[in-house]
Formats: sequence, C-alpha cells, structure tokens
Amino acid sequence: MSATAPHPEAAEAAHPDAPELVVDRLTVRFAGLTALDEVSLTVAPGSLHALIGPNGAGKSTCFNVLSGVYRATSGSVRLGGTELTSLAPHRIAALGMARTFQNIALSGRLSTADNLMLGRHRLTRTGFVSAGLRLPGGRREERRHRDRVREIAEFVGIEEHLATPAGLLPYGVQKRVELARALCLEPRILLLDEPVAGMNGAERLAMAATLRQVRAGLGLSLLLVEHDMDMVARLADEVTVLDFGRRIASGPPAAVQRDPEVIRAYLGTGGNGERSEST
Ligand SMILES: Nc1ncnc2c1ncn2[C@@H]1O[C@H](COP(=O)(O)OP(=O)(O)OP(=O)(O)O)[C@@H](O)[C@H]1O
Repeated sequence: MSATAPHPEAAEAAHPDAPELVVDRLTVRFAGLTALDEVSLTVAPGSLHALIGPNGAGKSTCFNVLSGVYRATSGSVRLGGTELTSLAPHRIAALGMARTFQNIALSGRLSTADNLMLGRHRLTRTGFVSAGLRLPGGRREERRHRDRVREIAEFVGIEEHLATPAGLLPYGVQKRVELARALCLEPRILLLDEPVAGMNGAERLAMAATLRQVRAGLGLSLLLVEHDMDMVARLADEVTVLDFGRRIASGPPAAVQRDPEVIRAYLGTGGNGERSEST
C-alpha cells in the first residue's frame, strides 16, 4: 500500500500524543463469509483517513474490530505500538480511541450537558456517585468536568443546546452532540461512522468545517467511514477503498476517484455506494 504521509497542515497541528494506527492484514470471517480479507491501512498521526466502499464492503466490520466490539480472525491492529485485537472495548477507549455510531446513540431524555458528562465517565476519579452524595472532592471534580464539557460544546458549536434534552434537538444538531460526546473522552484518535449521514447540504458543509477544526485545533487523528464522495474529497488526506472485504485502492482522494477498480465497484451504486437489489 502507499505510504501515508501526513497532510502538511496535519503535520503542523498533530497532537504530540497523536498515535499512528496500523491495521495489518486484518481478516474477519463470519461462518462462511469473509467480511474483511487481509485489509491493511495506516492512519498517520494528525491525519484524516477515510474508509469508503459500497454497501457490505466491510467498513462497519472494520470499525467494530478497531473498537473491540468484534474479534479479528487474524491480523493485527496497533495504536502507537499497542496491540488492540485482544482488548475489550473499554480498554481500547482508555488508550484514547473514541467512536461515533452510524445511528445516533444519545440518551434522548438527558440534557445535552448530561450526555456529554457521560462521555467523560472514563476520566472521572471519584465518580459521579460521590458528586451525587455531595462529597467535596466529588463536587470539585464534577465542576471541572462541567467546565470542560462547556468548552467542548463551544468548540463544536452546540453550547446554546446544553440544557436541552438531546431527543428534542434537530437531527443535524444531535450528530454534533455525538461528535462532542466522543471528544469528551479526550481521545487521541476518533473513529466517525458516517458523520454527515441524513444531513442536508448546509449541515454537511458545516460539519465538514467542524471536522477540519477538530483536526487542526485538537491535533487528533481521524478515521471516518463516509458514503458522500464530495465530503471525502473535501476532507481526507488519504482514502482506503474496500469492496467485498478486500482493499481495492488507497491513496489521496483525487487519485482514488480516478482509479478504474474504484469506478467499477461504484458502478451500479448510483455513485453513493448504495448497491441496488440486483448487484
Ligand atoms: N455480525 C455479523 N454476522 C454475520 N455477518 C456479518 C456480521 N456483520 C457484518 N456481516 C456481513 O459482513 C459483510 C460486511 O458488512 P459491513 O456491515 O461491515 O459492511 P459495510 O461496508 O459497513 O456496509 P454498509 O455501507 O451497508 O454499512 C456483509 O456481508 C455483512 O452481511
């Protein structure tokens, strides 16, 4: 595969702790089906890497292995040198990997602020129980976390919604709350599963601007699954294309979009990766 040189802007902004993520010959089999077949990719520190491919290509399976939800059949995933394939999801999160989901997974009845506080749970020392019991150490710690939640909400542009139950917010804002909640984990690498799915044109552009800001301002590495090729071309330094579990191309977006195998894989999908019934 091609070497993943960080985007110049990314290299400048890369967080000193941003680790390299190296996926090496990752294979996942479900009974008779090979969902991932020796897939390799590298997310360079501080870069934005997009994982694309038609329906059923193996993108979600890859995310699920990276975040510890699925077990790999073979191959390895290393984050800054630490092997992740045998670790449980909470251990992987503790190493600084956060993710968002394709379908919104917020607590609709809780306020935005409380949803974000749940995102900080892993970082609490005394735990919110002692805060609830009004112990002084717990109260101080809770205040510190609430301040950080406000900062992250401002960064993502949702501070005016902090007191609102998340379920009452428009869809596009809920996607931002999800992003903010993942950032509340203070990750070093962020996995985003279709961050603009279901958004209108203006919301997509606004989210693209926010993601650029997240990368530049926080110096994180980002790996995103995305169907919207415009979004990928606009944002990604490097793209990996999967089809039927195999990596069929990788490289900068412009080169990947011209790749004959990629064009062939996307034919019959209307260009958006959605395979029709007959394909
Ligand atoms: N838990 C599972 N058990 C059995 N098969 C699975 C499981 N998860 C995924 N698969 C199969 O693995 C293949 C890859 O699926 P996956 O969801 O990873 O693709 P995808 O690229 O994310 O697709 P989409 O764009 O539709 O989300 C598919 O054939 C799918 O049916």
